[in-house]
Amino acid sequence: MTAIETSGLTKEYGELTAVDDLDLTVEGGEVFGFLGPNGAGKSTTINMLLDFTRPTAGSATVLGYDAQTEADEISPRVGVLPEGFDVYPRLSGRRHIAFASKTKDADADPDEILERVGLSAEDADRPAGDYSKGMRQRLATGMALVGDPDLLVMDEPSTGLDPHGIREMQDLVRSEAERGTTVFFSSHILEHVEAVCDRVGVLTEGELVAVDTIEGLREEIGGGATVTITLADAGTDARGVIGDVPGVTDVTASGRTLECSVTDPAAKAHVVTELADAGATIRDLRIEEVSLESLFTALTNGDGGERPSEAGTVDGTAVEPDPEVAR
Ligand SMILES: Nc1ncnc2c1ncn2[C@@H]1O[C@H](COP(=O)(O)OP(=O)(O)OP(=O)(O)O)[C@@H](O)[C@H]1O
Repeated sequence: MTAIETSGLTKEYGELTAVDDLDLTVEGGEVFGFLGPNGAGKSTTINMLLDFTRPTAGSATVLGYDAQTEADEISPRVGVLPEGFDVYPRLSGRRHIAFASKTKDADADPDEILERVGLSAEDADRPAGDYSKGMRQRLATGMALVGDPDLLVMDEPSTGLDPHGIREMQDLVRSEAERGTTVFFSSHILEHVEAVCDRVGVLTEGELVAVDTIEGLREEIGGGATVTITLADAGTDARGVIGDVPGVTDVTASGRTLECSVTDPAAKAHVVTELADAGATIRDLRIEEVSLESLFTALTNGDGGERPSEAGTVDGTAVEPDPEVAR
């Protein structure tokens, strides 16, 4: 079943188009990374999917229900980890889960859920104000999991976590996905998304610029690798030998060192065999894949900056905050 489907989904705030004609499909059971720099429109999209704000144009379905007219069917089936959620410092972990369970009218077993998110019985009794940032995020995820949602929406779940906390969050996402939950994971940090997601959609300035697997995206932008080869001697006409290998776009030679850019993964082995056939002896070989960071920069035109906030202006025009959303 399709978990999320949007068609021409658009949200305008005055002159600013926060989400622009978004067509997106997330299949049931997949972990989908929703990636984009700050201000790209990720939270606005999530707000429209959850009917926290209404689109200016277009439509969306979540778990087969219309996001606007059937929101009451959607909310019990979706768990949300909102961006910037913080705990109630004096309430224990267990009380948080019990509270979420009451709010959702679910019959959750707090201890089972806390164990699922990696919080011990001892942690469960402690005030959440004493938790580390990572533990708070796990508790918030536990609250989102109350009622066994079919879809888990996580808005920037790794913000503020240290590398250990990030790994824990990724493990948690993986284990929920193994249980069959669809996960919609929004982030502005490519690495966090790449480690857990089956596919990613890249949003920039409200527009979806790519949807693919990370590998697929790499290939799409011609993201290859740089192969650096050190030869035993400088005698071989290496440029002549490998310059015409399909997938090799550039070769530079400096003494015994050759550097070639390849766009096709098969070209790497081809370069080595061509050199060997020409009688060259290879002393060393280094392959540097195109970095994911440069991939992201290429897709978002290097736009890591934020667009004007609700209090700001766009091209000199005041942008009115949306009264529907308490931000
Ligand atoms: N209620 C609002 N009123 C006016 N403008 C808004 C409102 N909500 C969002 N915007 C603007 O819409 C654009 C998209 O914002 P959004 O919060 O959806 O981006 P985001 O990708 O979630 O960013 P971040 O990663 O920083 O959370 C931004 O320019 C933002 O300032």
